[in-house]
Amino acid sequence: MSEAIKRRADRADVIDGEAVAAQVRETVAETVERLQSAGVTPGLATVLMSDDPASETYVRMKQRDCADVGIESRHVELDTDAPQSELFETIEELNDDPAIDGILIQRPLTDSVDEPAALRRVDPAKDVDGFHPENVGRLVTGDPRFVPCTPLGIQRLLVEAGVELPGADVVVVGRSELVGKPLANLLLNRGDDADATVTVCHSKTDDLAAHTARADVVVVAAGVPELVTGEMLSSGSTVIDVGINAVGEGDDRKLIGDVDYESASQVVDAITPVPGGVGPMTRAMLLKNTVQAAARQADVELETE
Ligand SMILES: Nc1nc(=O)c2c([nH]1)NC[C@@H]1CN(c3ccc(C(=O)N[C@@H](CCC(=O)O)C(=O)O)cc3)C=[N+]21
Repeated sequence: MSEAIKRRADRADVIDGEAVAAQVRETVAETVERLQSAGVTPGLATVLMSDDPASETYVRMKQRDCADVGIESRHVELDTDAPQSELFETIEELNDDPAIDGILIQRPLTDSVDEPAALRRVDPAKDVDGFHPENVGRLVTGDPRFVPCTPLGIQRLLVEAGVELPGADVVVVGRSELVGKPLANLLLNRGDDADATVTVCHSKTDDLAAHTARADVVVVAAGVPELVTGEMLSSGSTVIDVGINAVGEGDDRKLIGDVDYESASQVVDAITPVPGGVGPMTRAMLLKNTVQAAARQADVELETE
């Protein structure tokens, strides 16, 4: 089993997302070297149009990740009171720029712009977030190109944790376009790391606990702090916590997940921590999608793992 799984007596194993993300970054860095010897330097553009301090932090982390693996990054920051047309023009310029292989429009965008319209303007060949309807459609029809980074990261964590996905009962809690829906499609598709039986639960689901308690895998991406507790889970299951909820102020400020970690880890087989679980994997998969975008646009063949 992977060394990213920390075994503990009488409690759930901890799936170390930082460790798996480091493995992904290493592979990406090797791919970047291969691309560079073919004369290609992958480039990622990040676009921020928001005053949200968390978004600024995430974008900075993504730039640092790029630097770590040899991807060039360019950052465009727009005033929140700039007209929508300025955002659209920025996207067009990045679409046309041969030095840019991937474009990430940091969400959420400021309220005054039409976010779906902006995401539709990103060239699907540079859509490393996998949010463009063409890429969403490809995933749903079983012919994926760019798959959203968080679902990709979750799939990789499940594989590392030794979960046998074909035939597994997977319960996804949350139906967002970013996580719940694309993850359900990814794990439902045919394939060795998929072929699961997927149930998607949400805020209107009757008796959530009845679903989570019978699952082999529970993925919680509901945006509700500590929604899922140990008494809603069963032994033998694997829990992936996608929540990142900031609670407390000042020195007491900390991140908690959508799962009550304490009670859950007394019941289940394996669990991801928050922080240090899904978050680092989301960022790692962005790098992976970016080198794939670069290779495809330069027509370089990659033997992918
Ligand atoms: N176009 C777009 N693509 C995204 O992928 C996207 C986005 N917009 N908007 C916001 C969400 C959120 N997101 C995170 C990624 C990594 C961490 C992460 O690395 N978190 C660390 C902790 C970070 C901390 O300390 O705050 C962890 O969980 O260990 C968190 C959040 C990407 N998102």
